[in-house]
Amino acid sequence: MRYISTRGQAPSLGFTETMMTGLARDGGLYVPDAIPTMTADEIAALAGLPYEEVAVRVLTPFVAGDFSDADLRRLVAAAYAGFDHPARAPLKQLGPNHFLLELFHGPTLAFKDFAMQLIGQLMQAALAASGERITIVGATSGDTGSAAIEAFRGLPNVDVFILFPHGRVSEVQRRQMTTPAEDNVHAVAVDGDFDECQARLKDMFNDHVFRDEVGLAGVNSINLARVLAQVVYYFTAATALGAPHRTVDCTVPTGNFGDIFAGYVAKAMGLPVGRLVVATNQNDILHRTLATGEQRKGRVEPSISPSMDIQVSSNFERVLFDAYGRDGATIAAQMKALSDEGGFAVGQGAWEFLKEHFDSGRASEDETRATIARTLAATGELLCPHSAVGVHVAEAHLGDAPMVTLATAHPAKFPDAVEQATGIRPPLPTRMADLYDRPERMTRSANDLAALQTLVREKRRA
Ligand SMILES: Cc1ncc(COP(=O)(O)O)c(C=O)c1O
Ligand SMILES: N[C@@H](CCOP(=O)(O)O)C(=O)O
Repeated sequence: MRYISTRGQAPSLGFTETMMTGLARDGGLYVPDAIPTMTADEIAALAGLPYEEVAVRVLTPFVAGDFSDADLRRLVAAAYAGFDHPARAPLKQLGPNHFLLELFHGPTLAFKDFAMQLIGQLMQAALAASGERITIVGATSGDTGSAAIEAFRGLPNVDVFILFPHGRVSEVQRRQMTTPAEDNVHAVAVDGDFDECQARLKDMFNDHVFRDEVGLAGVNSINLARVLAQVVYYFTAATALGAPHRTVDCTVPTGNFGDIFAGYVAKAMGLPVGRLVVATNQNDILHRTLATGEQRKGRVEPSISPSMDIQVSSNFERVLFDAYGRDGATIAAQMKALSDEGGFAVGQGAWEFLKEHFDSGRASEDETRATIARTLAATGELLCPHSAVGVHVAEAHLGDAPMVTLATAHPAKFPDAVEQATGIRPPLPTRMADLYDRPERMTRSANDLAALQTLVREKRRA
């Protein structure tokens, strides 16, 4: 299996190189040169298997040649051993044809743990083999950062810097990033929004001198391995509901388009996914793009679902690449227009392609709060605001096929919003009960590439 860049000008790489490289050297994102497929029989055989076994079977074609079956099994087992739920990703029924896929039973209470715990294992194995050390820089709107810190804290050959938008993540999210005491962990509060944090991260990757000097590595969804690990739970959910003999629809609360892109990969692998529904909060650039065929950036408006306060949706580039028949030059031009002119028109053929696979909707702040309250009353399920955006949009898209809505975070990560909607302040799990008492440690930085690069150079352990 080879991986190629969406902008067509970077070398093709194997799996481990792709994982350790992060952003392609032409500024693009790596994708598989061809998505492997599974037969209906192979998919049917997944039903009822433990999550770890499904992960091994779904991921093997992507990693084969780089990780032996025995190694992959060992690393997958280690990745999910710390999850609180035996099913890892349990399904709950919300209505006659509507199911919630709970993805918040990992160590940091968000879906990010599914991929981050696994790439933590895979990257450590790769580093042990190569003897290298790396500097991870990540950008977060709240959840990627804590998941990355949890996966890499205390490692002697890895330094971790997480850029988060100052004042724009929940207090629990911030404390998850600022309270780990290990000296390889650095939480950096940037004066800017998530888009600016992600842009500075990409700037660092595009500065090849800096990138090589510090051994820069990425654990955002820039890193394709992150997204591939997220493909697995689409298979566990769909086969539990009757796939491959039955089609399922999926609604995904969306910001950076990584989680829904994983659903698109699952579908391309042969999983019978009907509609993939993009659910956005008031930062609805993806909903507008799908509705109008034009992508135009607006201002990032803070919301009660802060992890989705994103206007520059990195992984959209990956699906556009397919929508344009894998024409890297066109993608490079579109991404330049997004950056220089604030937007671009999607060509008619590409727009048709997108509409063939994706539906979309948005939830206002009031609709999100109302959905949290209504779902609690009707089902007893307490949703986080991101999951509530998903449920609101899914309810408008229910059809004949079972609908799976992804519940992406635990309500206790957003206690203020949940309490405002329901009067209930969800408690943190006991293992995190002292989070508010732990001392915090963070560095404040301007939204400035040079300042951030200096900080990384000075604080990383050479
Ligand atoms: C809780 C939560 N829900 C939804 C999303 C959106 O996911 P994606 O950025 O993969 O679209 C995020 C951020 O990634 C998140 O942290
Ligand atoms: N919502 C994310 C934003 C970063 O997304 P990623 O999937 O590219 O890591 C977050 O919580 O940080």
